Amino acid sequence: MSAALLTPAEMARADALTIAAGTPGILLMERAAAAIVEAIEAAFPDAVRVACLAGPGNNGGDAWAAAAILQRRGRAVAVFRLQPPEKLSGDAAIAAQAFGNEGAPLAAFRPEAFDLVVDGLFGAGLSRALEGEVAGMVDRLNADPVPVLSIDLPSGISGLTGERLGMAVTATATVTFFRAKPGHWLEPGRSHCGSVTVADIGIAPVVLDAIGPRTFANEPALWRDQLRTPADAGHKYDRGHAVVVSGGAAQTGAARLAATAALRGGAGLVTVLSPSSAVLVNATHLTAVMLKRCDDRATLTELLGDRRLNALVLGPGFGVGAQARDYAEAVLASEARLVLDADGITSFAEDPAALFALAAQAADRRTKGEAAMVLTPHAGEFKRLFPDLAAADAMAKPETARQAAARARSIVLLKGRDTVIAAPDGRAAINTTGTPWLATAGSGDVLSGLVAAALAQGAATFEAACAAVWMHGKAAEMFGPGLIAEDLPAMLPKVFARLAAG
Ligand SMILES: NC(=O)C1=CN([C@@H]2O[C@H](COP(=O)(O)OP(=O)(O)OC[C@H]3O[C@@H](n4cnc5c(N)ncnc54)[C@H](OP(=O)(O)O)[C@@H]3O)[C@@H](O)[C@H]2O)[C@H](O)CC1
Ligand SMILES: [K+]
Repeated sequence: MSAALLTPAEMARADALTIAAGTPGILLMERAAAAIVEAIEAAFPDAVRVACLAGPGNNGGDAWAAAAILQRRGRAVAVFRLQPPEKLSGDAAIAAQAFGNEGAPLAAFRPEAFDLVVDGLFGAGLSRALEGEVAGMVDRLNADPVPVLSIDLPSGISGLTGERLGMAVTATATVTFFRAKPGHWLEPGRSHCGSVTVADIGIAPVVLDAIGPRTFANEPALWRDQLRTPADAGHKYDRGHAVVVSGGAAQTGAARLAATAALRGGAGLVTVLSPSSAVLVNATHLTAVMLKRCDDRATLTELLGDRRLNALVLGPGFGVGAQARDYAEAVLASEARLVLDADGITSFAEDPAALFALAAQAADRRTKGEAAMVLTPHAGEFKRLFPDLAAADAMAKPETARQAAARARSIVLLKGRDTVIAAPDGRAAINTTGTPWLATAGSGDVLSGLVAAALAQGAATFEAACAAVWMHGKAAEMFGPGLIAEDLPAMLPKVFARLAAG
């Protein structure tokens, strides 16, 4: 479960369970400090003058403890603290006593006088926006080019939501302990962390059994075993048959982007279902992707009677209206799993509950009640189906997606700079790949195709969505700047090679 993310409250539980099992808290702090110093030795070997900023709690305690080690190793260390050591308590007080001098008030700190700043102001205990002298100091620190290493979290970033509380330190690197937190992967926290190191400080993974984390970093460990390569599968039918429904003659590109992605993503076969008005248009562009005429629900239902057609994308370029609702109902009444995107989502804006009821019926027919549908909304589409959840902006994004998934009895793939995938059973994964270049026309169509590819191969619905999101982002990373949607499917072979390399 190395991909598990712990909320600050869950992390405090991990601490408490470890301390209760016999590890003194001060030992955890000393190990945290040792990990901080190790990261400094590795990333900032030439930093001679080091400022350690110490807050009022144990985040500060980590900073005092790290300062003591750095000093013993010959670096010129100065501690600037929010409170004098005598005001500290617990492990932080012990760490401050061990430093040797009482440091200086934070107000005396001048970033320009140092080669490196260690940010130990606030971590998991941040409970409100930075204000007063601390806010002013963070402003000055961010305006100075001096590199910053943040302890646990950049001060000002919520470990739970990744939000900036007022303002936050922008770090060059962050060292956290035992497991990363959602705030390390959710924006804007992710952009404030710099490179994140997760240090082992002797907390036994067995504590996770008692904590039962439900939030994960979306890494291949979560789903790699659910993808099938030709080596595993005997012949193309073993990797399923994905179907994409095309829009009319002037809106066929989105479906073809999804279809090409589904084929590149590993579906054994892919078919575009096209209205008569667009058959010629589609026919001129398709080669390995097959083409069938489909003008009405009866035809769709008949085609899906062939259970080899086991995954279907509906929405990209399809058009908003009754036919989209009809088709969604037909797919959810079949054995195929549905990827509902774009116009398919918007078509249910007037009556989301109708869609959720269809999805629930489909899930009830599946083994273990597994979700039969993946919804792939961006924030705007999400708001159309879940207006109340979209309005609850204090809620962490994983929680928002989780509640939507439970309500829709579907996997909710909530797209954004930090895409979150959530399942009705409460699992949520925060994506770890991608570039800003993905914000380009057609990128979502490709993603829907990749989800269908994983579904076609038989992956469980949650894992299929996670795999698709990870590969979509990795393809963009590997392509680099200048990306357009058409470039993405062609990058999949390199993504598969990366996955095979482990
Ligand atoms: N296993 C581990 O992860 C370990 C983590 N360690 C470190 O401990 C911190 C968490 O320490 P904690 O004391 O719980 O909290 P902080 O140090 O982050 O915050 C200290 C107090 O600051 C006050 N506070 C919160 N927000 C603000 C603000 N905006 N302005 C001013 N003061 C603020 C708050 O106290 P209040 O009573 O004022 O609410 C906090 O309690 C963790 O991040 C790790 O770095 C262990 O040292 C090693 C093991
Ligand atoms: K910090």
